[in-house]
Amino acid sequence: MENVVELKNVTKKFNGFSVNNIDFKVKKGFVTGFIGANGAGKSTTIKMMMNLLKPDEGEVNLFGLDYKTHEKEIKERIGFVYDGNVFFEGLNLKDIKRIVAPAYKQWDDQLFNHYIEKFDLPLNKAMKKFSKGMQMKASLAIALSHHAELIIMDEPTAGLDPIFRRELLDLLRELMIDGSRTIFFSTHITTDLDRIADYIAFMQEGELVFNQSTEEVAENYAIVKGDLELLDSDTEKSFVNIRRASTGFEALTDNSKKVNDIFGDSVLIERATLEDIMYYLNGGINHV
Ligand SMILES: Nc1ncnc2c1ncn2[C@@H]1O[C@H](COP(=O)(O)OP(=O)(O)OP(=O)(O)O)[C@@H](O)[C@H]1O
Repeated sequence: MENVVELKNVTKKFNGFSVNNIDFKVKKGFVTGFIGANGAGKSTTIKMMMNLLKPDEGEVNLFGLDYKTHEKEIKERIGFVYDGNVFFEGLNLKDIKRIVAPAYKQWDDQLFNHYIEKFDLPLNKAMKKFSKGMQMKASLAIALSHHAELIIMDEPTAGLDPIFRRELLDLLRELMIDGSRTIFFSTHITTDLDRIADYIAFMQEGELVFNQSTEEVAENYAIVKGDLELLDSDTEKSFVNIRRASTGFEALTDNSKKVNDIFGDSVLIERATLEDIMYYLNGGINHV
């Protein structure tokens, strides 16, 4: 399967925080959702994908090309959507188009007008007067108007109302139909991913915990509930985190099949949501 993004052993160190040794591939033709707690390193990783930040070590390749020799070509093929207004605030969409369009060989005026109409965006109103949803739409319209093959978005649905969020997800799904596009986006709203993601990449404290298809995540991860006496130093190894209470234990496993083999019917095995996985893996647990 072709990869549009490849990070090889990428490390970036800040004072007090680092993104460590990330090996990571984004598959062409799919939607990958990027999750992780606040400060996990998602934006830092996205910035390295966009060459807005240089890694201290490792390699970043997009479309099999590196930024050192192919920056312009890579940027032509990416649409980057931020959570916020990245454009000069006093400008309107007409001005912005005038500035942005010449930068892209593949800029398509007709497509731009199509999205402006579809998103119901005013061309003559200053962007600073746009609502957050309108800003997101404008940013997306620009990204789409140069026929970007890869759309990278940093928290595109943050701060959007539920209706617009769903419309945006529907639109992203529509964009995926022809199979040539790839979408990579970070989010804290894990239910958005249930609607749209094919792959989930999960980052925690600067490390990539997994990058799996949604089917694999559903197959591997589970919440397990049972009596405390079932736990001993051996059986506990089946779990990534255990929460004990006087009434029994609740634990997360990343190997649901193994738990089934070991415990059989003596435990209750339930589907783990992405929120469950994030919660347990972030150690937000009170061991009782
Ligand atoms: N330029 C920088 N200099 C120093 N520290 C930085 C810099 N950029 C980010 N950090 C730190 O790196 C850590 C990870 O930040 P990052 O924005 O990548 O996380 P995130 O997963 O995107 O978080 P959120 O979900 O809250 O947006 C944070 O502790 C942040 O303070």
